[in-house]
Amino acid sequence: MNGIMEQKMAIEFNGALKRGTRKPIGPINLQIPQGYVVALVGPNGSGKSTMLNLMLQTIHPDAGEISWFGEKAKEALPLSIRQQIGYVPENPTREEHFMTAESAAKFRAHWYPTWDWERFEALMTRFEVPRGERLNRMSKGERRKFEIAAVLAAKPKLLLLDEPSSGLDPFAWKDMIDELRACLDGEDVTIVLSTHIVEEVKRLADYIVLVHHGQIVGMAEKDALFGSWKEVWIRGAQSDELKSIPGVLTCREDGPSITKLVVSDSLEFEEWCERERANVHIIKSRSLELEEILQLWIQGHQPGQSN
Ligand SMILES: Nc1ncnc2c1ncn2[C@@H]1O[C@H](COP(=O)(O)OP(=O)(O)OP(=O)(O)O)[C@@H](O)[C@H]1O
Repeated sequence: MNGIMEQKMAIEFNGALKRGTRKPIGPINLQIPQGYVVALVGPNGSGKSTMLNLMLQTIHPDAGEISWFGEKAKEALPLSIRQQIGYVPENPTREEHFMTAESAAKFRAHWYPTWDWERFEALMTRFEVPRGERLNRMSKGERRKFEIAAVLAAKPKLLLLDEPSSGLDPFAWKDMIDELRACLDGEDVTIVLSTHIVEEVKRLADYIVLVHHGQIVGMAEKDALFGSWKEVWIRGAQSDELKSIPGVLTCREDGPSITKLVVSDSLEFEEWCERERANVHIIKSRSLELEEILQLWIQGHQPGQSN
């Protein structure tokens, strides 16, 4: 996150806390830099949607503060800020259920001064959304496609997307990714999305925020996170002696005289073996999958550090 302190922030959480029925969400301290895509990831019920709702002020923090583009708002968001935010909720709101796609679009166009009809029509055609159909009669995927077309047509500065690909077929999913990427080109748009889809994180995110039990475990730059740890298989050493080597996170036997390790820096580990243990041989190594990385992160290992 080099240089993040000098960047302008789209959203800042300063100790924001929402008391829940079972457990609180927060206190959250988080800075979302303008112009980047930030993916909120974490297990079910960890607090991702609640954080998006706090960003939209559909729920208010019980403690702490949130600011938007450097402006604080204690209660309802001022219209000038709200008009810069586009939101696709996890479940569509009931207010527009009985409207057709066209009348709902007119309603939204009234709200957003930046609304772009040409863009809306092009997206509706690309996504093949039935324009004259009432929203509550659409399939889940058609409704989702309408929501995405409408949120992009509003040309917001900040896009909040709660599991945007839920219900989309693979073709529509690819279209959505292309459209989101296109809207990042040349426009100073910030996207915060909650997702369980690894491919979405890989293709879109600049930063990944891991949420667990209502807390932010950390925020990391995507490429740095994916490069943080490696799994290596070695021959010629005992698990006990390996555990004490700096940079070894986990190790377990994986067959006769073969040990499987997760290390923070595979090159450093290789050099250590050459220097200290001539009889230790690295057989193979691989990068970790996102879910394995998240598991280690949740367990308290810090990406990008020897631990
Ligand atoms: N308005 C609210 N006020 C307080 N607590 C809430 C509110 N809405 C949800 N919660 C609670 O917050 C917790 C986190 O829920 P949330 O929907 O934010 O999780 P999530 O990470 O988005 O989960 P999923 O991946 O399943 O969508 C849940 O225990 C839920 O009961």
